[in-house]
Amino acid sequence: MESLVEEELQLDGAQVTATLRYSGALQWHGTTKQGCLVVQDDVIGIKRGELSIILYTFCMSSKSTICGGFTRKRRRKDLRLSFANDASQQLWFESIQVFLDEAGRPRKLLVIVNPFGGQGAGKTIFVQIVEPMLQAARIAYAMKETLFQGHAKDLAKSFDLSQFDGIVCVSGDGVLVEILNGLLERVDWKHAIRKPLGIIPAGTGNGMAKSVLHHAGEFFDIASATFLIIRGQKHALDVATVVQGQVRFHSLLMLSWGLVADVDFESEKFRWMGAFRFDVQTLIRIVNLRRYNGGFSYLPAAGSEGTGGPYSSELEVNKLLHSGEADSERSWRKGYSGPLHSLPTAEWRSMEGAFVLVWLTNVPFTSEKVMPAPLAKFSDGFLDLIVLRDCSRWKLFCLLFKLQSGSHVKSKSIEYLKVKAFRLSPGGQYASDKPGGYVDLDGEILARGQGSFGDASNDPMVYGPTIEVSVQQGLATLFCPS
Ligand SMILES: Nc1ncnc2c1ncn2[C@@H]1O[C@H](COP(=O)(O)OP(=O)(O)OP(=O)(O)O)[C@@H](O)[C@H]1O
Repeated sequence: MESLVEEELQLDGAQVTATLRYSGALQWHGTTKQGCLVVQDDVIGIKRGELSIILYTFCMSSKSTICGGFTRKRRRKDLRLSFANDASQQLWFESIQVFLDEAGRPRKLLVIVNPFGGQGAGKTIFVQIVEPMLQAARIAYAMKETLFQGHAKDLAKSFDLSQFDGIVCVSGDGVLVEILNGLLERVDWKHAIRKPLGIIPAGTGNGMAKSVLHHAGEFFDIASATFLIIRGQKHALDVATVVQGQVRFHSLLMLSWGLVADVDFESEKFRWMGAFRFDVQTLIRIVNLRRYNGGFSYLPAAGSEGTGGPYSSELEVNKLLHSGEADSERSWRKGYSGPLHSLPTAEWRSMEGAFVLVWLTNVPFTSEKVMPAPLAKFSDGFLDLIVLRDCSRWKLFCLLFKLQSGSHVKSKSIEYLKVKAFRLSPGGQYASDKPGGYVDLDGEILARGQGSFGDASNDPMVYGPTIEVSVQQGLATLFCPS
């Protein structure tokens, strides 16, 4: 590969021959030092000094672990390149800067920090890790802390689009989903939704951050998540729209009914335990295993047509087909109302309960250590559906252990398929007069059966009547390499 610049210079005080190639690769070798990096992929930023430049690098390195394996993780290191004269310094600085400018990196970001997310460390994470990296990258930012529930949505609804190249949240998944809904409720939603979204994990549920870092082949930590945003590469992301009557939400992560939703909400009483609350509640739920009556129908992706049974309209109460025609009936005042494609009824399939778990996800991970949908893709236009009808308590216990690697989908007890659209009609507990469970959307209660934990009167949807989910391919954009 041809070199753009090649010169004898000093790197951290050692004499080396350094070469910057047209590809953006920077190599150096001398008697005591040698190494290489790729400017666009490994450099946070560059600063001019006196007859020198400082490269703020963040390169991948491998470190062995006590178990005999190794972890690949980026580490920060500042490299000082010193030159014999101003002309050389100028040439090197400008050549490296061109590669950074050409990478499409953001210039100004709106950063939304939830100070109460997860363990309440959002602000500290921003000040100690995110802010210094943005400054090193010379990216301007406006930081806003969320002051109340729903504040992130208000900010996304009202900010000046022309002022920012993207929105970053330092939070859990809840704030990211609020931002999505805020953008899609704007009159100018078509422009607003094109703003790339970045997520820096600072919550209890960090499924999107984990999915992005996993996709990019990066270690799951705050600095790596920040660097993906600085690098500015973009990837399209499907958006699901969930509708019941006049109520609608847009979703990026998941909808669940049965075991996962039960654990999510019934573990609230153990919130003081942190993330451990989910493990404790899961054990309680396995011992007192529930199955739910009800059913769902779905429009399968190619390859998933042989699953389930023929379409059953009896399953669906208060059905509202999410098509252009139905949309006009709903007369949404403004904002995005959901995908406008009409969905061919003949191809729909259905399954009827009882079910232990029905789980619909848009991305592979729903939290840092849970990968329900190993084949989920950000912008394939489909949602991944995971169904567990019944199995022994011991088998369920083993299956839950496999959720970390995604290998549960190989079990004969699990049905795993891709769907274009989905309609859920949740019912009460099987073989019992006990009430129904919960429907969970991105970590929030959408609907709960009468008599279940908490007050159903404030839930946005009603448990029982059909809840529709459809997906718009690649509507949103993530800061994430393709
Ligand atoms: N200042 C605030 N006061 C109260 N709630 C807030 C505040 N800021 C944000 N929230 C709410 O906190 C919720 C969770 O936020 P986030 O996703 O960042 O954290 P999380 O730790 O993953 O959530 P959780 O612990 O509830 O699972 C969101 O619904 C958001 O509206």
